[in-house]
Amino acid sequence: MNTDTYDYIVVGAGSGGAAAAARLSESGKHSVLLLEAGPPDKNIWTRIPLGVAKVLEQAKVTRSFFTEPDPNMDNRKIYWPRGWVVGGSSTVNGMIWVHGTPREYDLWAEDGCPGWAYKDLQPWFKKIESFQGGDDATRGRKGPVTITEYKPVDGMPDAFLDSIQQAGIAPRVKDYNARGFGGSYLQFNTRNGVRCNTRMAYLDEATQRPNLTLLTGAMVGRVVIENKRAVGVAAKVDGKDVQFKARREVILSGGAFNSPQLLELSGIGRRDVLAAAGVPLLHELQMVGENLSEHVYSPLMYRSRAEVSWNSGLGSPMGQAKLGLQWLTTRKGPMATSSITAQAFVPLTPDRKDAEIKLQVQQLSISNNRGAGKLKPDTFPGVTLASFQIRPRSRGSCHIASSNPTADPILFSRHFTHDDDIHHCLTALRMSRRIAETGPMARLLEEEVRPGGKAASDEDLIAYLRATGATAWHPLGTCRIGSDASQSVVDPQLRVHGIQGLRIADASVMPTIASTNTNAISIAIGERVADFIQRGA
Ligand SMILES: Cc1cc2nc3c(=O)[nH]c(=O)nc-3n(C[C@H](O)[C@H](O)[C@H](O)COP(=O)(O)OP(=O)(O)OC[C@H]3O[C@@H](n4cnc5c(N)ncnc54)[C@H](O)[C@@H]3O)c2cc1C
Repeated sequence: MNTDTYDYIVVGAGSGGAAAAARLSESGKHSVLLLEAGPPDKNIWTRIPLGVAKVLEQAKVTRSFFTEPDPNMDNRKIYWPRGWVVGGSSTVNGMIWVHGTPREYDLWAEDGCPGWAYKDLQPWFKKIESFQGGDDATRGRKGPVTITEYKPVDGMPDAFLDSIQQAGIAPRVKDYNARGFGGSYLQFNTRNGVRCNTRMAYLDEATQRPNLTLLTGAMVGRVVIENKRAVGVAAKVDGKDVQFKARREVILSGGAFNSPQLLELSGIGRRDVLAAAGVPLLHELQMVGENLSEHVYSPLMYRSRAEVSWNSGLGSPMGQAKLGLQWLTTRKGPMATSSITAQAFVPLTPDRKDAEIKLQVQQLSISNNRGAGKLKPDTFPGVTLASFQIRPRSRGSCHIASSNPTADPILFSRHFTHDDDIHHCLTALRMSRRIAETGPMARLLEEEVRPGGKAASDEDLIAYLRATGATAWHPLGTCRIGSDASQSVVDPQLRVHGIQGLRIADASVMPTIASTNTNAISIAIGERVADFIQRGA
């Protein structure tokens, strides 16, 4: 095999890219090069599920992006970290496993994305997971990503789910993934108490194949395009400039910020953006870097009874040692979770059939609400009731400002520019308060400490949302799928409009947020790109 020419080149070994490269190499017939800018996944804290806090603090395997000051968020720059390591964001995420609400995918199909309705996606969710709960009709048993349902160690998850039901907000169900509605214990992508990221699920096995080459520390700077066909990529590997050629196709899986960035650096995108950045225009595509969507995560924090808060265990060296020992010997307990233990997908009002809000309980309280820096639990026993509106309508953007591939793209969040969004977030905060005051939750919670009871009016709560609303870690949509090239970046088979041999397979292609956490659907997109290619679609 010629070392610098491959059949397929996949850029980015994250959720989408790892799945795509593994499946493209499965038959053994084609050579595949997987280029990852970050290091190998060897950090102990990425293995331990609760190590996610340490991972985010250390920034050894993440890249820290910040938005421009957002006028609707008190001019704050919102922190949007991404995984920068083999496994990508699946190596640093909260491991919450969710398929998404069927209605959202059906809307994708109705809005110019044929083949992306829930009936088209559900077989892929089944194919990628291995879960021993739920029903055969909706859940997979033999896929590469192992899913584990949380087993409560105290009364908090039951109190949370029962109070949601008693408050008349949504039912308690066996499996929230069955139809993206109702509440149940959290499902994590963990295997034997260890994070099951896409490195473990796909690449450990796939990289044993002689036809798959994974190069880490390989930062791709642009796609090489000749006569509107992608023929390879230009990268820096260990500080040296290298070009790799693709006989068949290049697949970009750099994630929601870096895939549009790579298109623009390669001369594909908006005329005005490329002119300002000094990049010659090869192919005009209006929607590159537009349509950026993100949930606004908003927490209420409570002083709670000591037995349901993990603050003291995680906040002291002695407590950490105890929990660490429990994890080492049993692979169970708080360390085998990301500290969120139950969640529910609920409608805005009880008469509605579709979920519009996600509610979750985290058995920790931290004053730094998902900002950069140290994440230290409060010194008192505390828990967090967090929420986000699952279908935000506001849109931001992600564009290059220069031709330098190592510079961050410029990110505009533009939260709450659509009026519905702040009102839905407000409704979610009020729901969390109702849950806190209902039945079993009321018996476990003592006092709301953030924002606290003084924040009573809608104006107070809206001010709190603007002052503290944070990332849900789900930015996406910047290379959206669509049949009309003036309204999208890739077609429903994930081919970049107007360029041969170039596809995108990551969170950037979603036309709207998949109504939930976004890892499962990002992996499904990676699986699907390989399937489209193999079927000649
Ligand atoms: C902190 C955090 C917590 C989260 N929690 C959850 C959760 O609990 N549940 C859930 O479902 N979702 C969660 N998410 C979201 C989910 O993990 C992501 O949506 C998903 O992983 C995105 O997949 P992707 O393929 O688009 O990108 P990524 O997985 O981010 O992969 C992109 C990869 O491309 C590489 N790359 C980028 N540019 C280049 C380049 N130029 N050259 C070479 N390589 C490049 C990056 O290093 C990275 O490895 C979380 C995300 C984060 C960051």
